[in-house]
Amino acid sequence: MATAHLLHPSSLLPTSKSKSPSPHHHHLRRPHPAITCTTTPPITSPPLPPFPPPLPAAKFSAKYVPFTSISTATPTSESYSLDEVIYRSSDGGLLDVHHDMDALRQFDGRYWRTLFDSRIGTTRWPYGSGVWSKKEWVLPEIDAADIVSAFEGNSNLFWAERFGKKFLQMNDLWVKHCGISHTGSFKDLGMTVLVSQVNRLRKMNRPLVGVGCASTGDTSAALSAYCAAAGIPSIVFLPANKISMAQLVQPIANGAFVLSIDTDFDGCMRLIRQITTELPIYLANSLNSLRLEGQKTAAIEILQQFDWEVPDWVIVPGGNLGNIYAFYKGFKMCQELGLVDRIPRLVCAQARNANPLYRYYRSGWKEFTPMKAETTFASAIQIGDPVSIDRAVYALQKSNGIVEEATEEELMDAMALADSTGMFVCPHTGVALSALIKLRGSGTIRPTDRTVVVSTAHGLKFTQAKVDYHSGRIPEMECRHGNRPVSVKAEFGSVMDELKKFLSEKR
Ligand SMILES: Cc1ncc(COP(=O)(O)O)c(C=O)c1O
Ligand SMILES: N[C@@H](CCOP(=O)(O)O)C(=O)O
Repeated sequence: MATAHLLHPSSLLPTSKSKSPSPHHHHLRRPHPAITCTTTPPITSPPLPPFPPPLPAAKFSAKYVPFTSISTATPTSESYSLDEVIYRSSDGGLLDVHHDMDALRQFDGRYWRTLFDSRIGTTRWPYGSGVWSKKEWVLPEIDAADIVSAFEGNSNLFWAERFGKKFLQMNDLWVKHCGISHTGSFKDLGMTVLVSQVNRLRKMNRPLVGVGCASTGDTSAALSAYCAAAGIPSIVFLPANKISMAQLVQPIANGAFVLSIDTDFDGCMRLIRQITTELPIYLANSLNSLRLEGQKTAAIEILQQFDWEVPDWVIVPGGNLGNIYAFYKGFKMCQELGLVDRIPRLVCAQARNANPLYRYYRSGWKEFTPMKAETTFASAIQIGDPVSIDRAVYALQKSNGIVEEATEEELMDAMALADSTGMFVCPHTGVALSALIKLRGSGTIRPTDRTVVVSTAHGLKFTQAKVDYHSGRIPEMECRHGNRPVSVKAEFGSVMDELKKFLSEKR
């Protein structure tokens, strides 16, 4: 087993660091201070004091512990090696990956910030990945050679200038485009970790014949791509006729064994949980806490993109509810290890047609009742019995968080408005944007609050929803921001007439 080894980053220290970034600095992927330092005249930028060298004995490790030992801060002797195939604690509860924080604390926050910053843009395996650039905090003990990565992460933090100013009187609104990635969703962040660990286990001759998941379309796409890259069989359970065509074709093209099952996502989830206890198929859903170790790096990345300044709010669409906890965990680790001094308030946004967390929140966290999720345009979060409900509640309580919901019309309108300002977001991001619109409306989020909306999938996976909206074909929906194409005869006069009409309306 390889000992995680830190490279000393002092040689890469920036000679200056912008401390008060205007939003413009973040609009496009800007050159990082660690890169720009070579062109900064030394005369204007006094060098920072040298770093202490890394402790020679630094060895980082992580293990599974019962999630309740984290959420109730109860010490436990129950723990498992990450090399075990296990998804549940002895009492049937969730597990969590627990890092040796004392080992990580041997280095201060400034050390970690500089180390992570120094890896941006590198081609050095595997640190060019936004996930593996934080390897010591993710899977510290895996050999670089076992990692299966598409250099995921490092996604754009987009300054939503026009959307913010035009519709919300906000100047500090950002969209973290986690969906602009290898398979078009944030699932890549978790899947690189999970499939890398499976790759390692198979090299250790563990009898794993493949990796399986239930999916609303994004987990299956990520799983099949990463497995195909590693030559590992993948098996995906999909609810028949409930995912988009673009999502369906992804595992098919990547050679997964695709089962289209006549049930909903929750039904598929129940089945894959049963199957993975019977057959040596490794479970790839976020019930498996390894996934969240990769997903949490998106939170660290947001801080990094703001030069380690903490935003006020982060809004995340929620379905199976692993991701909201992953964001919390990423922010919390940064606080605990001294990279930042606070964490943002989290908002989890659900579609009204699949809103078990919202109902639970509205009951004052008194009663959780799983529901049968109804059809929603935000089809990837059509989930009524989320496996990570306890994780989500914990994340929200610990971050002074809020849960919001969006109707079909609200989410589709919000998506269309965002698109009209140059984005091309998915309906789930529409749910998160609707939550933002409501929280701005109620004054909970103030005009000057720095707010990040997490965009979870690429809009191109959901073109049918957009086509239906813009052609005004959705029953009982006004589609008030629809933009219908105009059919016109192929002759000069007709084209001129249409253009004149259009231009006079513009005036
Ligand atoms: C595009 C998209 N957005 C949001 C979510 C919600 O994430 P989570 O299940 O971790 O709550 C999912 C999957 O569930 C998804 O595929
Ligand atoms: N939206 C997900 C649903 C399953 O979530 P997971 O994070 O538990 O895998 C999907 O795309 O399948």
